This record gives sequence, C-alpha cells and structure tokens, in this order.
Amino acid sequence: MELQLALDLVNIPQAIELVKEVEDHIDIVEIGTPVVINEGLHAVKAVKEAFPNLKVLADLKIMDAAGYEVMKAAEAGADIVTILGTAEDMSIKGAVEEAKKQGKKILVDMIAVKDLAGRAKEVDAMGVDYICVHTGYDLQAVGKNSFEDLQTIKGVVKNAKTAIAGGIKLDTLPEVIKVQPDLVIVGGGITGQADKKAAAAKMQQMINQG
Ligand SMILES: O=C([C@H](O)CO)[C@H](O)[C@H](O)COP(=O)(O)O
Repeated sequence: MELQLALDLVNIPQAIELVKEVEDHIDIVEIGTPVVINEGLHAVKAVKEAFPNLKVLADLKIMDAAGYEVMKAAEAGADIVTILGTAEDMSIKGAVEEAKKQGKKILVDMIAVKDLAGRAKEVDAMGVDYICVHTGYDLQAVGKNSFEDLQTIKGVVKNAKTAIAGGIKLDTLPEVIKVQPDLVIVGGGITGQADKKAAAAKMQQMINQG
C-alpha cells in the first residue's frame, strides 16, 4: 500500500514547503486539480525538480484530448496522470497509449461514475494502471465517502491497482486499510493538521502495518 499526499489549496512555494515537511512519510505527491488550474503544469515541474525521488501525480482529470494532455504532463515531469472514468473509451485508450510511450502511468478517477462495477471492469480491460474511487469535495460536504465503493471495485478489478480518495482522515483510515487498496490518497487529512509531519508519519505507520 502506498500513501499519496494531495495538494489542492496551495501555490507552488507553499506546495514545496509542505512536501519538505512530510517527504519522508509519503510515496507520491499529487498536484491537485485546483493547483493545476491556478499554476498550470509549472507546479508539476517545480515539485518534481524539488523532489526527484518522489513520484508526482498530475491530477488533470482529463476528459478529452487525452493523448496530448498526457504528453504535456509527462513533459512537465509527471509520473502518473489522471483521467476521468466518465471519459470516452477512445480518450482512455489514447491516454494509456501515450503514457506507455512516455513510460508513465494512468490513474482513472471514478468520480461521478454511476455504474461503478461495470465501468471499473471496462477501464480495467483498457490497460490503465490505477482505478480510484473518489468522493469529491462537493459530496464530502453532504457526508458521503467512498468506503463501500472501494469494496465494489476490489471485487471486479483484475489487473489495475486500486486506489481511494476523498476525505480520508486518521480516524477513518483503519476502515480503508481493512479493504486493502494499493494506494491511499489523503489531502486535508494531512494538510489540514497543525502537525502535518506527525499526521503523515502516523498514516504511513498504519499503512505499513496494515
Ligand atoms: O481530487 C481531489 C478533489 O477533487 C479536489 O481536486 C482531492 O485531491 C482529493 O479529494 C483528496 O483530497 P481530500 O479529500 O482533502 O483528502
């Protein structure tokens, strides 16, 4: 199981400061969609240059022009790029093809997918690297989470790694670990804590024991 730190509400200097605090306790740094919207792929480049030993995920949530966007994220230094599960099959296949060419990985974000089991089987067959259940900020605000969804995809995904994102905190992490995803994605559960290093270290320890 790996731990990914999601950075959503920071600029580039703040992102670098934050990663410095927790770098010993995480495997992947996510440059979140709001950061990419504010700063562009420069944020991916800056973080990869500052932390060459960490994997960097560009959370582009691609919906179209997938091959081109994966290529640009790869050029900026991203190791993993996200595409939406609701995108056309052509787009997802294009993203996978470009990622393979560049030696990078594709994570499919299943946010807002209605037939989760059916679509997970389909995208799994397209050769994607990760399939991620995700409760976004807007549904977290009304008390939703993705814990049951993780069980659903664990039951049908045969090739890809499984991941979960959305509102995971120290007190809910044990429930997530029980289902054994390959990747746990945490944003506010670390960035919103007074002692970010301690929160990341505790999460890493729980994941390693899980
Ligand atoms: O992908 C995300 C969200 O859509 C905003 O871009 C977050 O990175 C993801 O939800 C993880 O963050 P937390 O929910 O704060 O753990």
